[in-house]
Amino acid sequence: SEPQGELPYVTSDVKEVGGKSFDYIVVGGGTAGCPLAATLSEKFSVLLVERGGSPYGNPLVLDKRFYGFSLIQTDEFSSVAQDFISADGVRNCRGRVLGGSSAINGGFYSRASKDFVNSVGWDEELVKDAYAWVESRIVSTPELTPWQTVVEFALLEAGILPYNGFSLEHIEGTKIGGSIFDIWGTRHTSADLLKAANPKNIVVLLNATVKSIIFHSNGNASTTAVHGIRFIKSDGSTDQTYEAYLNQPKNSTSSGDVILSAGALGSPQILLLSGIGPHKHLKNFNIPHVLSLKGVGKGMKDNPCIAVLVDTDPQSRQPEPPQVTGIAKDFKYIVEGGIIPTSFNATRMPIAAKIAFPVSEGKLTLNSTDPRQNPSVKFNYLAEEKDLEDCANMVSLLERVAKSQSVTFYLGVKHQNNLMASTDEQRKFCKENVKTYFHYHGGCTVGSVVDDDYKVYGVKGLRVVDGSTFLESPGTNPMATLLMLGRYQGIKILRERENFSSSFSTQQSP
Ligand SMILES: Cc1cc2nc3c(=O)[nH]c(=O)nc-3n(C[C@H](O)[C@H](O)[C@H](O)COP(=O)(O)OP(=O)(O)OC[C@H]3O[C@@H](n4cnc5c(N)ncnc54)[C@H](O)[C@@H]3O)c2cc1C
Repeated sequence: SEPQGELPYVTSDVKEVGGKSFDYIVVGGGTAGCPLAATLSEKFSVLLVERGGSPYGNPLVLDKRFYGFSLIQTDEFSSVAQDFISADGVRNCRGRVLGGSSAINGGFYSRASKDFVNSVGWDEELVKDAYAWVESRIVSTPELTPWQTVVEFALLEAGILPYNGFSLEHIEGTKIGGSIFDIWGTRHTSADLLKAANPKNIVVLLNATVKSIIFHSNGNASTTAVHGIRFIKSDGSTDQTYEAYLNQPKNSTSSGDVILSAGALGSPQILLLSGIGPHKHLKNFNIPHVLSLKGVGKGMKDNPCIAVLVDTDPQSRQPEPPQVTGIAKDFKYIVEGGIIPTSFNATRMPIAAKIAFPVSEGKLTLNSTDPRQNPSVKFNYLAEEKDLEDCANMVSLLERVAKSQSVTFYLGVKHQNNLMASTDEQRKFCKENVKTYFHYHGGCTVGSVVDDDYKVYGVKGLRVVDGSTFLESPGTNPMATLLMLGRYQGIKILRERENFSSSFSTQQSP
């Protein structure tokens, strides 16, 4: 690991930040937001605004022994995980703490494939450097637990081959992935990446929820330009708002941005609350319309997940995040197993699989003008025939893993051969049991809401960098690529500004 520095200045005092100006304002101190803010602070002044509190000192976040507990100890406004139930009726959640969903997730770390990187048009060398920057700071090689070794054998027994040992790459077969839990069981969230920031250039504001974006009122009607953000205290009144602004450099037309990194639910929600989105929908909430961008809230996808419990009854085991994965059938299915708490004294052992490339998609709309409330989201799980067919096939694979000799022998349960016989049975099972794998994405997708540089179409000084921009969930699991994306986009912006200022000074010189 690289030597770790200190965390930069962190405050929850909204008055300290209110009225101040910064070169960049990053909204959401989550998986992508922290590496992005840290990188931008190398050259520019940055305000990072996070609605939740600090992960430090919180065992539910940091201690692997309590993995999964944050998902069962939730409340409406302050818990580190915020529950939401999609309009499909599936329970889900998102991070609400510095570190974002990297503070509540399984910590499994695996990069995107080369094909994915090429298809989205990223610079391969910069992607490699950005992954390495993240990995040297927060990623460890796990020591397999006995149960994870059993899952590994079960995946092989079910034919998910070849065996690839430990690898951070997204490769077909069975492998051990990286982890943001270190060998002592301490989680390293994206917040740890703030230790790489230039402390003189960054302010981290916690417990402040961004309500909307402020636009220049005197701008030319054909360009909407961003002036700053409006925010509230997360435990305060929605009427008591504070503002922070973007610096307007005097001798340059190149200036910074407000960058939304509030996640797949948060970023489209903030755009809608700011008047960017479908006109009719905004009218229902009396939100003054700024720009018609139909894609906001569209393309919401969640990878359908089917989980099979392999233990016959609840037990009281130590919770375990997944450390091994099976990447099967031409990358179509991802299979993992863990031990999850269902209450403070009971655990279950699911083997879970997801469809990697679902075609069904849904949308996100506002529920309320209170930015702390969840927006309403529907994913339309398995609505398309292709997804249902893929799900039925996935159930066959899952059953082979769950009923493998490795699993049944380890758990001491009787070997069962009663696999679901008919496709109809499997399809029914899918419809009745579909869950989330927590890899939901979309809402501000590239090509529809943001361009290839992650700039919001039609608005000057506004970008989105997080999971809302994805058309598909990258790699085995998305966290690695979101951490990478924060660093990657930060470097791209620094380079863009460098090129701009050097071309500006060349033009200026006699
Ligand atoms: C339970 C669970 C388990 C998972 N397991 C894994 C895994 O093992 N491996 C893996 O690769 N992926 C996993 N994932 C998925 C992965 O964690 C997420 O896809 C990823 O972290 C999302 O990153 P993000 O930057 O898009 O959003 P987030 O990390 O969620 O960051 C968004 C941040 O914005 C803040 N925010 C939102 N709205 C506002 C606002 N209005 N004002 C201020 N701040 C705001 C939030 O509090 C949050 O901190 C899991 C996810 C969950 C929920």
